[in-house]
Amino acid sequence: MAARSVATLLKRSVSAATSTQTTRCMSSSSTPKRKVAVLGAAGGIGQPLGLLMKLNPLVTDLSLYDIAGTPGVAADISHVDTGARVEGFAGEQDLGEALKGCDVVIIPAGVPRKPGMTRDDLFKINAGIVKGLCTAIAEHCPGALVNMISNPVNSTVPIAAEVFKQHGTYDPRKLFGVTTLDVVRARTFYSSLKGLSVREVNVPVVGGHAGITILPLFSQASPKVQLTDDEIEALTKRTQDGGTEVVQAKAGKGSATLSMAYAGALFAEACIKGLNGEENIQCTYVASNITDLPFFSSKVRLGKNGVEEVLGLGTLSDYEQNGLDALKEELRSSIQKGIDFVNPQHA
Ligand SMILES: NC(=O)c1ccc[n+]([C@@H]2O[C@H](COP(=O)([O-])OP(=O)(O)OC[C@H]3O[C@@H](n4cnc5c(N)ncnc54)[C@H](O)[C@@H]3O)[C@@H](O)[C@H]2O)c1
Ligand SMILES: O=C(O)C[C@H](O)C(=O)O
Repeated sequence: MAARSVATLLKRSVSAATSTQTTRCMSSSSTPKRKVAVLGAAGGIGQPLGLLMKLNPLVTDLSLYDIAGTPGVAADISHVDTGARVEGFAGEQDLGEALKGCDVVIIPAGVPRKPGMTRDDLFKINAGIVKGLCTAIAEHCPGALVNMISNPVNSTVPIAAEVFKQHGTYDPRKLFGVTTLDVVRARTFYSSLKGLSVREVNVPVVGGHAGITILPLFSQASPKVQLTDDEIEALTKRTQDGGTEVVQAKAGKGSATLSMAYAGALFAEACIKGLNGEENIQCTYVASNITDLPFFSSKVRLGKNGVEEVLGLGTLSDYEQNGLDALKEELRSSIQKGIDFVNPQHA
């Protein structure tokens, strides 16, 4: 899953940063043109994510959009000597221009948590932000792959789907909730507990992206190492509470930004690789029928059309099956909350 991409991203980023010539050659001859937009580009996630996208030689055009602050961020990132052409857009009147021709749109726009808040507490503000941005995507780049980072992801993805349905542009293969940070955390915690090389480690994480809806499947981790029940419990809990761990450590100054930018860059790269014909498998929150929930995160095969196949859950341990049973009610209600937000007449 993510293991090889991690090493590849870092290696490629370094070589891209030190060899403009090589990057330009790759962009113009061997790789297709790929335009990526970051919406919320001046924020805590948006800035490092914009930088990582600028370092990625698969990106030929980078569009940085925020309601404020983007000119400075765009000017700054544009001086990095890699191939991607950078444009900054600030203010709602520029949004259409920012989105035109995009292959991938990454959305980290919205408010982050403070200590004591749940992700669902962000719904009030972020639901409206996501609805507005997705309306613009439907109008200006309806064929783009949308990578939703804004929380609560369990609800913002259904919001996006409903907006696209209203505009007649909904293609479930092209809408993704980004849950890569959960996988990154599970890999980190598992490898460090067991003294494994993190580059060799993979752990699928399924369900959703909030509290108990985050369900890491350590029974399917590779390489397989014996875990006691207590270790499984501790690893699961730490993965589920990883976001809260960062929120508390930042003590009122927001939530995960740097690790999220890294995870977001990995997932965007996986999407672009898929579009370019390099199929790969990632865990992500998508329209799904592998459970009785309409959206669910699981392993997904990415390809030229976005989602090529939603893969099944495989064999679960009793502990994981209990976790799956326990998460469904919360996830179902978060999904419905998103649907009702766009269709209040049906609520
Ligand atoms: N999916 C995940 O795993 C994950 C991980 C970390 C954070 N998040 C979420 O990502 C979001 C952003 O977090 P952050 O730390 O970057 O917050 P931030 O406050 O630092 O940045 C958010 C940015 O969004 C911009 N913004 C607000 N409304 C906008 C609009 N209508 N159009 C464009 N831009 C707009 C703001 O101006 C700001 O620059 C939060 O909702 C957070 O909970 C998700
Ligand atoms: O925890 C948060 O509020 C941000 C994000 O969803 C995370 O998992 O770090």
